[in-house]
Amino acid sequence: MNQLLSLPAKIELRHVTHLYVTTSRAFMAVRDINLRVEEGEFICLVGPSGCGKTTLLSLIAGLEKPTAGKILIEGRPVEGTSRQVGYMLQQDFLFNWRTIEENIFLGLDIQGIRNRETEAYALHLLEEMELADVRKAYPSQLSGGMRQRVALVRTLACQPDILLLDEPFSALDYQTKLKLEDLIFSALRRHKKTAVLVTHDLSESIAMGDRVYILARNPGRISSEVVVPAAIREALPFDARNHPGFHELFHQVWKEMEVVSDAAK
Ligand SMILES: Nc1ncnc2c1ncn2[C@@H]1O[C@H](COP(=O)(O)OP(=O)(O)OP(=O)(O)O)[C@@H](O)[C@H]1O
Repeated sequence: MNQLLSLPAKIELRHVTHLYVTTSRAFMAVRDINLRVEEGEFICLVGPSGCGKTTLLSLIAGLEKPTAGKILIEGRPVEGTSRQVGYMLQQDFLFNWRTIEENIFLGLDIQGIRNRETEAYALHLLEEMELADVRKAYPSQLSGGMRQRVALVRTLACQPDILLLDEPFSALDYQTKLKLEDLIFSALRRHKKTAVLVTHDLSESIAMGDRVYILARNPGRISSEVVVPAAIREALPFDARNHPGFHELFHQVWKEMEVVSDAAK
């Protein structure tokens, strides 16, 4: 038997269904989702608006409890939030009255892990993200791309194994977004993180992911999976876009998206 299959996955969703219940209605956001993400893998979720991408991240993060099914991290059921899972959003949520360094240390304070060692690690990450020069600056003095890098450092400083990324580049201009994709991709590989990225940008999903899941909606479900070939997967996202096989893959994902978008009309 394949040794990998006998080990618990880093993240596993088994027959996960989730309903949002309000006083007036119960809405099925996702139905019967099965997903396995191995340690160190980078997977992407794409699909039309409302297909349940963010819901899946909230469930993995332990912010929501699934109505049915199981979510396991390293074989253990998710019961609420944990430091093992970091969550990064489109908005950076930096406090404007605190310096960059203080914003990052605040993350350590909240997790109750601030000490000389974790502070030194956070400062090392700031250097890696080319932010050492601005550690005493305030968020308002930084560009959008720099602020997102700070948000990533704040998340990584708490040393999660798993990173959940919800459209972290979507508010940035195109050039900044491409640069940041490379920087974040390299950092996650270097630190051997497992990542799940939600994006509306199909080319980003192929350039960054090992696998791309296309979701359909009403209810949210996995429609198809596209495995990115090693040659594209191993290249930096910017270079991956120039790979000869990239466009074919893009068309494949595009067509799958058309199928799920048409079905939702
Ligand atoms: N807290 C909530 N209460 C009720 N319904 C919700 C709640 N959160 C999400 N939904 C509904 O669940 C469905 C899935 O939402 P979700 O945000 O997960 O989709 P998404 O694929 O991330 O969408 P988008 O691409 O627009 O961000 C949507 O129809 C949404 O309106």
